[in-house]
Amino acid sequence: MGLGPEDTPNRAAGADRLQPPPLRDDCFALPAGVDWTPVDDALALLRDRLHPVVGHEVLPLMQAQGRVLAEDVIARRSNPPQPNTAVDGYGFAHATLPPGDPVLPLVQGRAAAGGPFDGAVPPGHAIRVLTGAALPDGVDTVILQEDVTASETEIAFRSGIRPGANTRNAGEDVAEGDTILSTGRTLTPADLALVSATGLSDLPVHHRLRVAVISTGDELVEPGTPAAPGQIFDANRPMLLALARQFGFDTLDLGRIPDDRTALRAAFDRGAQQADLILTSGGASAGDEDHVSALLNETGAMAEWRIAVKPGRPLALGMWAGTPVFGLPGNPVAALVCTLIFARPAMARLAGAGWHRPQGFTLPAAFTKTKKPGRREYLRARIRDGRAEAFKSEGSGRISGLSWADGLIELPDGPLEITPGTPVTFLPFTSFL
Ligand SMILES: Nc1nc2c(c(=O)[nH]1)N[C@H]1C(S)=C(S)[C@@H](COP(=O)(O)OP(=O)(O)OC[C@H]3O[C@@H](n4cnc5c(N)ncnc54)[C@H](O)[C@@H]3O)O[C@H]1N2
Ligand code: MOO
Repeated sequence: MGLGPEDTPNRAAGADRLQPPPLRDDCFALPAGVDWTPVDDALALLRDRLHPVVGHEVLPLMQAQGRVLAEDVIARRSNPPQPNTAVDGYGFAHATLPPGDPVLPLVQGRAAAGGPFDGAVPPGHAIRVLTGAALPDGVDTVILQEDVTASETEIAFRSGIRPGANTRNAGEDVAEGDTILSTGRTLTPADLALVSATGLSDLPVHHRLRVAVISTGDELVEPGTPAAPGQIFDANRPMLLALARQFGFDTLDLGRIPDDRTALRAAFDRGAQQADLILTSGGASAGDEDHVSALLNETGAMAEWRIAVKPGRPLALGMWAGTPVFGLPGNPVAALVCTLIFARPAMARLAGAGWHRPQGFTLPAAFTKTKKPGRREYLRARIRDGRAEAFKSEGSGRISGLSWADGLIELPDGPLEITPGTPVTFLPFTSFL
């Protein structure tokens, strides 16, 4: 199967969308002879083989929160744009202070934020200034009003104020021409403040990545509908759709698909036409009803990754008509862990946000565990009293533990004997956002 630019499918979402680069048949293939792929190798493969697939547009900054920057942003104006006072008080030229405790005549008028003083303050004089006011000519230092005795015409204060006290220099925060934000940055509310303060009103951003979510399995029923014996409510789809939205992506809910290849094929076709990435859960391993892997195999572009990770061993990765498919394991705990650890950075890369690395930190463990060598493990965890607690069970179907947890403990690939106090790495769920 060739996936050159000429046969890359058109995205329905708009002609201005960038087309994905050519994809190789063996996109996700692991090196020959590899059996259990270490987590870091799997991540390196994803990082190397996936590229941004989303086009860009220019948005008013008010609408840009959560979007990924498509270009570096350069400050058009310095912040602050001119020297100004940091406090309410009185301004003067420090070099013109008389010896001893100064008594300075006040000039008429004042300088306020948005109401500058037009004239110049003569040497040895002071002027009333309010926080944020541009420093008038002849002023380089401000004394706090609480440190002053004032009449209508003069102020008196103790000697000893340092030159430049209580003032802010032009550009001391950001200078005009500085790169304030870099391509790939996901815009935060604070970024919008910075952008606005430095004179910009529009931002070049990527289109949102569109993530399609499918649950597979004959046993699944929709929440709110009757469940017969043997049936279970679909837990993964609500979770994965909500996660994708939390990551800042658009979602396409492709529903529950029974263990039926025709139905699954149709869902994949829709996902490939209307989304940039397809997340499925269930049917990822090689059982009789594991149609996700079977179908991806059929397209000739499937790699069944057996990753040295717990939970989440089977992860089916493939391309469907040019769109990456992450076939997540069905067990909800494995589905969530695989999404956070593997799909999250892959999605960030496709979305133009660069490679995403969760920032964890080290905490003393509050539990005991003997960890076997040969695989990385993720435990549902939370912080209590400065220590990392692990959920009482490692069962991959124990959804309550996901809800109990605030994050994951990441245990290294080698063996480890953990007792209370052993340092462990905690990855808060928020570090994946
Ligand atoms: N012989 C082997 N059997 C299994 C292996 C193995 O290596 N050899 N691995 C096990 C592990 S680990 C996992 S994880 C699962 C992954 O299998 P699948 O991805 O094919 O998932 P399913 O078999 O379809 O489902 C597994 C489990 O999860 C439940 N499930 C599925 N979807 C949902 C959903 N949307 N909401 C809630 N629960 C869901 C499903 O009912 C099953 O109980 O394979 C093991 N078996
Ligand atoms: O991926 Mo399975 O749920 O590891 O246990």
